Amino acid sequence: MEYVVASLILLAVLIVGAVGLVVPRLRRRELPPSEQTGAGTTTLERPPVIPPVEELPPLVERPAPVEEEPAAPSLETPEPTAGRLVRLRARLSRSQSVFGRGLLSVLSRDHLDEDAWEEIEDSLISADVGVEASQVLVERLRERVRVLGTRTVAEVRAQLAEELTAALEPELDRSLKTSPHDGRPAVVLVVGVNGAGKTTTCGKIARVLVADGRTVLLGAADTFRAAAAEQLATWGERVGAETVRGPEGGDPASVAFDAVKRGIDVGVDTVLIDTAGRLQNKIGLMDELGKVKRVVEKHGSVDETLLILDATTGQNGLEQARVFTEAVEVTGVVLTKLDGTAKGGIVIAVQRKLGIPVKLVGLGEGPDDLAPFEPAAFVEALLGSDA
Ligand SMILES: Nc1nc2c(ncn2[C@@H]2O[C@H](COP(=O)(O)OP(=O)(O)OP(=O)(O)O)[C@@H](O)[C@H]2O)c(=O)[nH]1
Repeated sequence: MEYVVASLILLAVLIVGAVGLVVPRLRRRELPPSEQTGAGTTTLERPPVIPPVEELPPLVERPAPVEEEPAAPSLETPEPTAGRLVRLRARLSRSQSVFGRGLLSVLSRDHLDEDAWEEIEDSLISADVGVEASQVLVERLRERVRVLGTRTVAEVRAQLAEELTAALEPELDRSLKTSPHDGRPAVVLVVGVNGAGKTTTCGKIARVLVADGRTVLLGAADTFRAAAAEQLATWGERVGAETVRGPEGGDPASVAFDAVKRGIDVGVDTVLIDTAGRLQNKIGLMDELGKVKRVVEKHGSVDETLLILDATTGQNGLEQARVFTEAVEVTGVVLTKLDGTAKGGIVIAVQRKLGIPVKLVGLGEGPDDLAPFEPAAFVEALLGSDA
Protein backbone atom coordinates (compact mmCIF):
# COMPACT_ATOMS: atom_id res chain seq x y z
CA MET A 1 0.00 0.00 0.00
CA GLU A 2 2.74 2.43 1.00
CA TYR A 3 4.52 1.43 -2.17
CA VAL A 4 1.44 2.39 -4.26
CA VAL A 5 1.06 5.79 -2.55
CA ALA A 6 4.75 6.57 -3.14
CA SER A 7 4.36 5.68 -6.86
CA LEU A 8 1.32 7.95 -7.25
CA ILE A 9 3.12 10.90 -5.63
CA LEU A 10 6.12 10.33 -7.91
CA LEU A 11 3.82 10.23 -10.97
CA ALA A 12 2.10 13.47 -9.89
CA VAL A 13 5.47 15.21 -9.47
CA LEU A 14 6.59 14.03 -12.91
CA ILE A 15 3.36 15.31 -14.55
CA VAL A 16 3.61 18.74 -12.88
CA GLY A 17 7.28 18.94 -13.89
CA ALA A 18 6.53 18.05 -17.47
CA VAL A 19 3.72 20.60 -17.71
CA GLY A 20 5.99 23.25 -16.17
CA LEU A 21 8.57 22.59 -18.87
CA VAL A 22 6.24 22.50 -21.86
CA VAL A 23 3.92 25.49 -21.20
CA PRO A 24 6.57 28.27 -21.07
CA ARG A 25 8.02 26.93 -24.32
CA LEU A 26 4.67 27.11 -25.98
CA ARG A 27 4.13 30.67 -24.66
CA ARG A 28 7.49 31.76 -25.98
CA ARG A 29 6.71 30.32 -29.36
CA GLU A 30 3.44 32.32 -29.55
CA LEU A 31 5.24 35.59 -28.96
CA PRO A 32 6.91 37.18 -31.93
CA PRO A 33 10.67 37.03 -31.67
CA SER A 34 12.09 39.84 -29.55
CA GLU A 35 14.72 42.00 -31.13
CA GLN A 36 17.30 41.49 -28.45
CA THR A 37 17.18 38.78 -25.92
CA GLY A 38 20.64 38.96 -24.53
CA ALA A 39 21.50 38.23 -20.95
CA GLY A 40 20.19 40.78 -18.47
CA THR A 41 17.41 42.00 -20.71
CA THR A 42 13.79 41.70 -19.76
CA THR A 43 11.35 40.53 -22.33
CA LEU A 44 8.25 42.72 -22.02
CA GLU A 45 4.91 41.48 -23.15
CA ARG A 46 4.01 43.20 -26.43
CA PRO A 47 0.59 44.83 -26.74
CA PRO A 48 -1.73 42.98 -29.09
CA VAL A 49 -1.16 43.99 -32.70
CA ILE A 50 -4.15 46.03 -33.98
CA PRO A 51 -4.56 45.77 -37.72
CA PRO A 52 -4.43 49.16 -39.53
CA VAL A 53 -7.82 50.78 -40.18
CA GLU A 54 -7.92 49.87 -43.81
CA GLU A 55 -7.50 46.22 -42.92
CA LEU A 56 -10.51 46.28 -40.59
CA PRO A 57 -13.62 44.80 -42.11
CA PRO A 58 -15.86 47.63 -43.35
CA LEU A 59 -18.95 48.50 -41.34
CA VAL A 60 -20.94 48.76 -44.50
CA GLU A 61 -20.26 46.32 -47.22
CA ARG A 62 -18.68 48.25 -50.06
CA PRO A 63 -19.37 47.06 -53.60
CA ALA A 64 -16.29 45.81 -55.35
CA PRO A 65 -14.70 48.66 -57.38
CA VAL A 66 -15.80 48.50 -61.00
CA GLU A 67 -12.90 48.31 -63.41
CA GLU A 68 -13.11 51.44 -65.58
CA GLU A 69 -12.77 50.88 -69.31
CA PRO A 70 -10.05 53.08 -70.87
CA ALA A 71 -11.87 56.01 -72.53
CA ALA A 72 -12.17 55.36 -76.25
CA PRO A 73 -11.64 58.54 -78.34
CA SER A 74 -15.28 59.44 -78.95
CA LEU A 75 -16.12 61.40 -82.09
CA GLU A 76 -18.60 64.23 -81.92
CA THR A 77 -21.70 64.30 -84.07
CA PRO A 78 -22.07 67.84 -85.44
CA GLU A 79 -25.52 69.35 -85.68
CA PRO A 80 -27.26 69.03 -89.04
CA THR A 81 -26.79 72.16 -91.13
CA ALA A 82 -30.38 72.54 -92.34
CA GLY A 83 -32.20 75.27 -90.44
CA ARG A 84 -29.17 76.38 -88.44
CA LEU A 85 -29.76 80.05 -89.26
CA VAL A 86 -33.27 79.84 -87.83
CA ARG A 87 -32.00 78.00 -84.73
CA LEU A 88 -29.29 80.65 -84.20
CA ARG A 89 -31.50 83.67 -84.96
CA ALA A 90 -31.37 84.88 -81.34
CA ARG A 91 -27.62 85.48 -81.83
CA LEU A 92 -28.52 88.38 -84.09
CA SER A 93 -30.24 90.20 -81.24
CA ARG A 94 -27.86 93.16 -81.34
CA SER A 95 -28.50 93.80 -85.02
CA GLN A 96 -32.13 93.01 -84.51
CA SER A 97 -32.54 95.99 -82.20
CA VAL A 98 -31.51 98.30 -85.06
CA PHE A 99 -33.63 96.67 -87.76
CA GLY A 100 -36.53 95.13 -85.86
CA ARG A 101 -37.14 97.67 -83.16
CA GLY A 102 -35.42 100.77 -84.56
CA LEU A 103 -36.50 100.82 -88.20
CA LEU A 104 -39.94 99.36 -87.70
CA SER A 105 -40.85 101.77 -84.94
CA VAL A 106 -40.14 104.70 -87.29
CA LEU A 107 -42.00 103.01 -90.13
CA SER A 108 -45.06 102.54 -87.96
CA ARG A 109 -45.48 106.25 -87.33
CA ASP A 110 -48.70 107.91 -88.50
CA HIS A 111 -46.89 110.31 -90.81
CA LEU A 112 -43.80 109.26 -92.68
CA ASP A 113 -42.39 112.70 -93.35
CA GLU A 114 -39.00 113.69 -94.75
CA ASP A 115 -37.39 113.48 -91.28
CA ALA A 116 -38.71 109.97 -90.73
CA TRP A 117 -37.25 108.75 -94.04
CA GLU A 118 -33.94 110.37 -93.19
CA GLU A 119 -33.96 108.65 -89.82
CA ILE A 120 -34.51 105.34 -91.57
CA GLU A 121 -31.62 105.99 -93.92
CA ASP A 122 -29.35 106.92 -90.99
CA SER A 123 -30.27 103.71 -89.16
CA LEU A 124 -29.34 101.65 -92.21
CA ILE A 125 -26.03 103.47 -92.60
CA SER A 126 -25.18 103.00 -88.93
CA ALA A 127 -25.94 99.27 -89.31
CA ASP A 128 -23.17 99.22 -91.95
CA VAL A 129 -25.43 98.65 -94.94
CA GLY A 130 -23.34 101.31 -96.70
CA VAL A 131 -24.33 104.82 -97.81
CA GLU A 132 -25.22 104.05 -101.37
CA ALA A 133 -27.13 100.85 -100.61
CA SER A 134 -29.04 102.60 -97.81
CA GLN A 135 -30.13 105.39 -100.17
CA VAL A 136 -31.33 102.88 -102.76
CA LEU A 137 -33.20 100.86 -100.15
CA VAL A 138 -34.99 103.88 -98.70
CA GLU A 139 -35.89 105.19 -102.16
CA ARG A 140 -37.46 101.88 -103.18
CA LEU A 141 -39.36 101.45 -99.94
CA ARG A 142 -40.60 105.02 -100.01
CA GLU A 143 -41.89 104.56 -103.54
CA ARG A 144 -43.72 101.35 -102.65
CA VAL A 145 -45.33 102.87 -99.58
CA ARG A 146 -46.48 105.84 -101.67
CA VAL A 147 -47.76 103.86 -104.66
CA LEU A 148 -49.42 101.10 -102.65
CA GLY A 149 -50.66 103.45 -99.94
CA THR A 150 -49.29 101.05 -97.32
CA ARG A 151 -50.40 101.90 -93.81
CA THR A 152 -50.36 98.92 -91.47
CA VAL A 153 -47.17 98.02 -89.65
CA ALA A 154 -47.42 94.43 -90.91
CA GLU A 155 -47.51 95.63 -94.52
CA VAL A 156 -44.57 98.00 -94.07
CA ARG A 157 -42.63 95.21 -92.36
CA ALA A 158 -43.31 92.82 -95.25
CA GLN A 159 -42.20 95.42 -97.80
CA LEU A 160 -39.04 96.22 -95.86
CA ALA A 161 -38.27 92.49 -95.64
CA GLU A 162 -38.69 92.15 -99.41
CA GLU A 163 -36.40 95.09 -100.10
CA LEU A 164 -33.69 93.85 -97.73
CA THR A 165 -33.88 90.34 -99.18
CA ALA A 166 -33.65 91.71 -102.72
CA ALA A 167 -30.57 93.73 -101.70
CA LEU A 168 -28.97 90.44 -100.60
CA GLU A 169 -29.33 89.04 -104.12
CA PRO A 170 -31.09 85.77 -103.25
CA GLU A 171 -30.52 84.40 -106.75
CA LEU A 172 -26.73 84.05 -106.21
CA ASP A 173 -25.32 80.53 -105.97
CA ARG A 174 -24.26 80.00 -102.35
CA SER A 175 -23.50 76.30 -102.50
CA LEU A 176 -20.01 75.23 -101.41
CA LYS A 177 -18.05 73.37 -104.06
CA THR A 178 -16.94 70.53 -101.85
CA SER A 179 -17.81 67.39 -103.84
CA PRO A 180 -14.98 65.19 -105.14
CA HIS A 181 -14.60 65.08 -108.90
CA ASP A 182 -12.32 63.52 -111.53
CA GLY A 183 -11.19 60.96 -108.97
CA ARG A 184 -9.81 63.52 -106.54
CA PRO A 185 -11.06 65.54 -103.59
CA ALA A 186 -12.49 69.04 -103.87
CA VAL A 187 -9.97 71.60 -102.61
CA VAL A 188 -11.09 74.57 -100.51
CA LEU A 189 -8.69 77.40 -99.65
CA VAL A 190 -9.56 79.50 -96.60
CA VAL A 191 -8.06 83.00 -96.63
CA GLY A 192 -8.43 86.17 -94.57
CA VAL A 193 -6.62 88.44 -92.13
CA ASN A 194 -5.31 87.08 -88.85
CA GLY A 195 -7.87 87.05 -86.10
CA ALA A 196 -10.86 87.15 -88.46
CA GLY A 197 -11.67 83.60 -87.38
CA LYS A 198 -10.00 81.61 -90.17
CA THR A 199 -8.84 78.61 -88.17
CA THR A 200 -12.08 78.47 -86.19
CA THR A 201 -14.11 78.70 -89.38
CA CYS A 202 -12.01 75.95 -91.03
CA GLY A 203 -12.85 73.73 -88.08
CA LYS A 204 -16.52 74.66 -88.22
CA ILE A 205 -16.67 74.04 -92.00
CA ALA A 206 -15.09 70.60 -91.44
CA ARG A 207 -17.96 69.90 -89.04
CA VAL A 208 -20.54 71.19 -91.53
CA LEU A 209 -19.12 68.80 -94.15
CA VAL A 210 -18.93 65.86 -91.75
CA ALA A 211 -22.54 66.57 -90.68
CA ASP A 212 -23.49 66.33 -94.34
CA GLY A 213 -21.78 62.95 -94.65
CA ARG A 214 -18.48 64.02 -96.24
CA THR A 215 -14.95 62.89 -95.40
CA VAL A 216 -12.52 65.75 -94.81
CA LEU A 217 -8.77 66.33 -94.51
CA LEU A 218 -7.35 69.55 -93.09
CA GLY A 219 -4.17 71.29 -94.22
CA ALA A 220 -2.54 73.60 -91.65
CA ALA A 221 -0.82 76.01 -94.03
CA ASP A 222 -0.93 78.81 -91.43
CA THR A 223 2.67 78.10 -90.43
CA PHE A 224 3.06 81.70 -89.27
CA ARG A 225 1.24 81.29 -85.95
CA ALA A 226 2.57 78.30 -84.00
CA ALA A 227 -0.68 77.52 -82.20
CA ALA A 228 -2.80 77.64 -85.37
CA ALA A 229 -1.81 74.13 -86.55
CA GLU A 230 -2.45 72.73 -83.09
CA GLN A 231 -5.82 74.49 -82.95
CA LEU A 232 -6.80 73.12 -86.37
CA ALA A 233 -5.70 69.58 -85.50
CA THR A 234 -7.89 69.70 -82.39
CA TRP A 235 -10.92 70.69 -84.47
CA GLY A 236 -10.12 67.82 -86.83
CA GLU A 237 -9.71 65.21 -84.09
CA ARG A 238 -13.15 66.02 -82.72
CA VAL A 239 -14.80 64.83 -85.94
CA GLY A 240 -12.22 62.27 -87.03
CA ALA A 241 -10.53 64.40 -89.71
CA GLU A 242 -6.78 64.07 -90.27
CA THR A 243 -4.64 67.22 -90.27
CA VAL A 244 -1.50 67.59 -92.39
CA ARG A 245 1.00 69.96 -90.76
CA GLY A 246 4.43 71.30 -91.55
CA PRO A 247 7.30 72.66 -89.48
CA GLU A 248 6.64 75.94 -87.67
CA GLY A 249 7.58 78.85 -89.90
CA GLY A 250 7.83 76.44 -92.84
CA ASP A 251 6.63 77.03 -96.39
CA PRO A 252 2.80 77.28 -96.41
CA ALA A 253 2.68 76.25 -100.07
CA SER A 254 4.51 73.02 -99.35
CA VAL A 255 2.09 72.13 -96.50
CA ALA A 256 -0.85 72.87 -98.82
CA PHE A 257 0.71 70.67 -101.53
CA ASP A 258 1.28 67.79 -99.07
CA ALA A 259 -2.27 68.11 -97.71
CA VAL A 260 -3.84 67.77 -101.17
CA LYS A 261 -1.52 64.89 -102.03
CA ARG A 262 -2.48 63.09 -98.83
CA GLY A 263 -6.17 63.80 -99.51
CA ILE A 264 -5.84 62.19 -102.95
CA ASP A 265 -3.94 59.19 -101.53
CA VAL A 266 -6.45 58.44 -98.76
CA GLY A 267 -9.45 59.34 -100.94
CA VAL A 268 -11.26 61.96 -98.87
CA ASP A 269 -14.09 64.04 -100.36
CA THR A 270 -12.73 67.47 -99.42
CA VAL A 271 -9.38 69.01 -98.48
CA LEU A 272 -9.70 72.24 -96.48
CA ILE A 273 -6.60 74.43 -96.31
CA ASP A 274 -6.14 77.07 -93.61
CA THR A 275 -3.71 79.79 -94.76
CA ALA A 276 -1.88 82.61 -92.96
CA GLY A 277 -3.21 86.12 -93.43
CA ARG A 278 -0.38 88.48 -92.69
CA LEU A 279 -1.23 91.83 -94.13
CA GLN A 280 2.26 93.26 -93.76
CA ASN A 281 2.04 94.42 -97.33
CA LYS A 282 -0.04 93.66 -100.32
CA ILE A 283 2.83 92.35 -102.43
CA GLY A 284 3.92 89.85 -99.73
CA LEU A 285 0.39 88.61 -99.29
CA MET A 286 -0.23 88.29 -102.98
CA ASP A 287 3.05 86.40 -103.41
CA GLU A 288 2.28 83.99 -100.59
CA LEU A 289 -1.34 83.26 -101.49
CA GLY A 290 -0.55 83.15 -105.19
CA LYS A 291 2.18 80.59 -104.53
CA VAL A 292 -0.09 78.44 -102.33
CA LYS A 293 -2.69 78.39 -105.07
CA ARG A 294 -0.21 77.67 -107.87
CA VAL A 295 1.43 74.84 -105.97
CA VAL A 296 -1.91 73.26 -105.00
CA GLU A 297 -3.02 73.49 -108.63
CA LYS A 298 -0.25 71.09 -109.61
CA HIS A 299 -2.72 68.46 -108.36
CA GLY A 300 -5.73 70.07 -110.06
CA SER A 301 -7.83 73.22 -109.76
CA VAL A 302 -8.86 74.85 -106.48
CA ASP A 303 -12.65 74.45 -106.24
CA GLU A 304 -13.49 77.11 -103.69
CA THR A 305 -11.62 80.04 -102.14
CA LEU A 306 -13.43 81.33 -99.09
CA LEU A 307 -12.63 84.76 -97.67
CA ILE A 308 -13.19 85.03 -93.92
CA LEU A 309 -14.31 88.50 -92.84
CA ASP A 310 -14.87 89.71 -89.29
CA ALA A 311 -18.26 91.48 -89.28
CA THR A 312 -17.25 93.64 -86.31
CA THR A 313 -14.54 95.38 -88.37
CA GLY A 314 -17.24 96.91 -90.59
CA GLN A 315 -16.16 99.07 -93.51
CA ASN A 316 -12.44 98.64 -92.57
CA GLY A 317 -12.82 94.94 -93.10
CA LEU A 318 -14.18 95.66 -96.54
CA GLU A 319 -10.99 97.46 -97.49
CA GLN A 320 -8.88 94.52 -96.29
CA ALA A 321 -11.16 92.17 -98.18
CA ARG A 322 -10.44 93.96 -101.38
CA VAL A 323 -6.72 93.20 -101.04
CA PHE A 324 -7.49 89.48 -100.83
CA THR A 325 -9.81 89.55 -103.81
CA GLU A 326 -6.96 91.04 -105.81
CA ALA A 327 -4.52 88.38 -104.59
CA VAL A 328 -6.69 85.32 -105.30
CA GLU A 329 -10.00 84.66 -106.99
CA VAL A 330 -12.40 84.57 -104.04
CA THR A 331 -15.53 82.50 -104.69
CA GLY A 332 -17.40 83.01 -101.42
CA VAL A 333 -17.38 85.08 -98.24
CA VAL A 334 -17.81 83.82 -94.69
CA LEU A 335 -18.86 86.63 -92.39
CA THR A 336 -17.85 85.78 -88.81
CA LYS A 337 -18.79 87.28 -85.42
CA LEU A 338 -22.21 88.52 -86.54
CA ASP A 339 -23.32 87.68 -83.01
CA GLY A 340 -21.01 90.37 -81.63
CA THR A 341 -22.22 93.34 -83.65
CA ALA A 342 -25.24 95.54 -84.19
CA LYS A 343 -24.03 96.04 -87.74
CA GLY A 344 -25.64 93.07 -89.43
CA GLY A 345 -26.17 95.27 -92.47
CA ILE A 346 -22.53 94.59 -93.38
CA VAL A 347 -23.77 91.48 -95.20
CA ILE A 348 -25.47 93.72 -97.76
CA ALA A 349 -22.43 95.97 -98.09
CA VAL A 350 -20.03 93.04 -98.53
CA GLN A 351 -22.00 91.50 -101.35
CA ARG A 352 -22.60 94.79 -103.03
CA LYS A 353 -19.04 96.05 -102.81
CA LEU A 354 -17.20 92.80 -103.48
CA GLY A 355 -19.76 91.25 -105.83
CA ILE A 356 -19.12 87.89 -104.12
CA PRO A 357 -21.88 85.88 -102.39
CA VAL A 358 -21.84 85.51 -98.63
CA LYS A 359 -22.05 81.72 -98.27
CA LEU A 360 -21.78 81.17 -94.53
CA VAL A 361 -22.18 83.26 -91.40
CA GLY A 362 -20.49 82.80 -88.00
CA LEU A 363 -22.84 83.36 -85.10
CA GLY A 364 -20.79 82.40 -82.05
CA GLU A 365 -17.76 80.61 -80.70
CA GLY A 366 -19.48 77.23 -80.34
CA PRO A 367 -18.40 74.44 -82.70
CA ASP A 368 -21.68 74.44 -84.63
CA ASP A 369 -22.27 78.21 -84.61
CA LEU A 370 -21.78 78.51 -88.36
CA ALA A 371 -24.79 78.61 -90.62
CA PRO A 372 -25.35 78.45 -94.37
CA PHE A 373 -26.45 81.93 -95.38
CA GLU A 374 -30.06 82.22 -96.54
CA PRO A 375 -31.11 85.82 -97.37
CA ALA A 376 -34.83 85.54 -96.51
CA ALA A 377 -34.23 83.70 -93.20
CA PHE A 378 -31.49 86.20 -92.32
CA VAL A 379 -33.79 89.17 -92.94
CA GLU A 380 -36.57 87.53 -90.89
CA ALA A 381 -34.08 87.07 -88.04
CA LEU A 382 -32.99 90.72 -88.32
CA LEU A 383 -36.52 92.06 -88.26
CA GLY A 384 -37.53 89.78 -85.39
CA SER A 385 -41.08 88.85 -84.52
CA ASP A 386 -41.80 91.64 -82.07
CA ALA A 387 -42.43 94.22 -84.76
N1 LIG B 1 -18.26 85.55 -81.20
C1 LIG B 1 -17.67 84.93 -82.22
N2 LIG B 1 -16.35 84.67 -82.15
C2 LIG B 1 -15.77 84.04 -83.20
C3 LIG B 1 -16.50 83.66 -84.35
N3 LIG B 1 -15.62 83.09 -85.22
C4 LIG B 1 -14.40 83.09 -84.62
N4 LIG B 1 -14.48 83.66 -83.40
C5 LIG B 1 -13.39 83.89 -82.43
O1 LIG B 1 -12.40 84.73 -83.02
C6 LIG B 1 -11.13 84.46 -82.44
C7 LIG B 1 -10.07 84.33 -83.53
O2 LIG B 1 -10.34 83.17 -84.26
P1 LIG B 1 -9.19 82.34 -85.03
O3 LIG B 1 -9.90 81.25 -85.75
O4 LIG B 1 -8.09 81.97 -84.14
O5 LIG B 1 -8.68 83.46 -86.04
P2 LIG B 1 -7.64 83.31 -87.24
O6 LIG B 1 -8.12 84.19 -88.32
O7 LIG B 1 -7.41 81.88 -87.57
O8 LIG B 1 -6.37 83.92 -86.61
P3 LIG B 1 -4.86 83.50 -86.97
O9 LIG B 1 -4.72 82.03 -86.73
O10 LIG B 1 -4.07 84.34 -86.04
O11 LIG B 1 -4.67 83.81 -88.41
C8 LIG B 1 -11.33 83.20 -81.61
O12 LIG B 1 -11.44 83.56 -80.25
C9 LIG B 1 -12.64 82.64 -82.10
O13 LIG B 1 -13.31 81.89 -81.13
C10 LIG B 1 -17.91 83.97 -84.39
O14 LIG B 1 -18.63 83.72 -85.36
N5 LIG B 1 -18.44 84.60 -83.30
